[in-house]
Amino acid sequence: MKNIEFYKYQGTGNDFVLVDNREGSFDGDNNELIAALCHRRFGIGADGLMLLETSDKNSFTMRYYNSDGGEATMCGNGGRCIAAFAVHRGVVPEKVYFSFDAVDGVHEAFVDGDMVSLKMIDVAGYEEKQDGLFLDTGSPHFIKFVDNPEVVDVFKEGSFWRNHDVFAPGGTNVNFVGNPDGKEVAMRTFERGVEDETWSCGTGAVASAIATYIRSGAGKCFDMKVPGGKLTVSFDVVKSGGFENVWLKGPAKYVFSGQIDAEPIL
Ligand SMILES: N[C@@H](CCC[C@H](N)C(=O)O)C(=O)O
Repeated sequence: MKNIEFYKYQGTGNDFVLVDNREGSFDGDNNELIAALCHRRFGIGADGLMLLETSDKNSFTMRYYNSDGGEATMCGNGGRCIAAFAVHRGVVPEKVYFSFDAVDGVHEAFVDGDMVSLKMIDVAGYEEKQDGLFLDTGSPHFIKFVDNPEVVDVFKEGSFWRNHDVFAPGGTNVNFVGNPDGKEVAMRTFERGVEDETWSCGTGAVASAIATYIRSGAGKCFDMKVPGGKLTVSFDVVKSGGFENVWLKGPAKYVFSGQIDAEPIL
């Protein structure tokens, strides 16, 4: 693989390598290469990699890979970053709602400068598990409520729950969520496929906001304070017990670009 342009983006500190693959020159089945490109010492370094590909019905298709190289379920921050990337590449216009395909269905997005709003899939409901809540917001998330997320050993506790039998065989992402302070909720996430704490997780922020509503009954719009910044999550509650019109909003920024000339090897 030679002369592949890549672009680095981050959304509240969740960072990604992006490749415009509308011509199909990047081999999306080369999981070893993707893991090597995401490696923070042998590669570019990122929590994940995304390919922007063509779509028959919508503006483009998002293919998402975790930093372990595996093609994964939905990434909310990745969805916001690829929406910004699509505007910067001239695939879609700024300040206009557009739709794109992702692994969990069609997403609507709106880009206004560095701020990107992304409509997430409807959330059918939730399960009470292990003294916490389990929700699927495009990716699976286990929510543990704690007094203060800042003092949690996220690597140790997160890997314990991520690999717990109760979430087998797929495993889960794990979020440590504090009590709401007005409209603001602090949270930290251990991500499956990165196998470490990340500085932000979009689908995790959505799951944590909905779980906070379920537990406290407070509000349907929350500012989620993550190590890399702030995300806003809003939603409607439907009679069936589910959640619709779910929006995730926050900054998504271009960092740098370069060219992949050699294949890094792990
Ligand atoms: N960082 C993401 C979540 C990416 C998927 C996750 N690691 C999984 O495999 O479930 C986000 O912003 O939502």
